[in-house]
Amino acid sequence: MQRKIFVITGPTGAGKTTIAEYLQNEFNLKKVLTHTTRAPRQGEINGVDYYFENALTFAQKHFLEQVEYAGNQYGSSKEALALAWSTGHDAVIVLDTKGAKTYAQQLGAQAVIVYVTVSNSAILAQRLAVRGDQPAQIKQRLASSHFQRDLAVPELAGQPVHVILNDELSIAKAQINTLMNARKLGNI
Ligand SMILES: Nc1nc2c(ncn2[C@@H]2O[C@H](COP(=O)(O)OP(=O)(O)O)[C@@H](O)[C@H]2O)c(=O)[nH]1
Ligand SMILES: Nc1ncnc2c1ncn2[C@@H]1O[C@H](COP(=O)(O)OP(=O)(O)O)[C@@H](O)[C@H]1O
Repeated sequence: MQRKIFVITGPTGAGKTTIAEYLQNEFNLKKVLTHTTRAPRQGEINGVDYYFENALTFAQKHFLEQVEYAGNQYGSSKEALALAWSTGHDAVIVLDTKGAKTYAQQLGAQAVIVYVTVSNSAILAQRLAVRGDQPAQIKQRLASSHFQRDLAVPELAGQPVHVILNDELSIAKAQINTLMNARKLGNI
């Protein structure tokens, strides 16, 4: 069976990282770490959550795509993707919707696009606060055009987007289980 990469996208705070961790822990998907110049949050570890870079080291990578988000650089490198593929397992990556579109264009059906969302975007600010994000950063992030863009399901030419509603984590996980069952049966 051809290996797939599950691209987890959606607005900030929707639960993309949480869903990606579930896919890693329950379905043994290998995470493709991306690179960022943003400072690590409390508890984040270099080489586990991201490759944390400075402007100089960031410029030295070979990116499949890169974006600026809330004043920081983010990019997914060809090196990190190759590392995940080399394990022989399906891979998972967390991207904004622009990055998800690029992956869909570049990898076609090999990229499974999963859009994580909530029914009321007011929940997102609360989640970011609970996560420990600074109030000024939350304000800046939610005011950004990136955030507005990521609130909408990305439109992909001819490719499905699997929408996961993450109001309740147990229900979101059940939706992921259904998706992975379809994957196991070779239906995606
Ligand atoms: N296009 C793209 N987006 C990325 C990359 N790495 C992370 N992102 C996205 O950048 C946004 C900001 O990430 P982060 O600062 O970790 O905050 P988050 O929104 O809470 O996950 C999120 O939508 C991430 O999914 C990347 O390499 N490329
Ligand atoms: N269904 C949920 N209900 C309540 N809190 C959640 C839910 N899913 C995730 N969270 C929490 O919300 C915060 C944001 O989740 P996270 O996975 O970091 O989102 P993202 O990667 O999309 O920014 C985290 O503290 C996470 O533990």
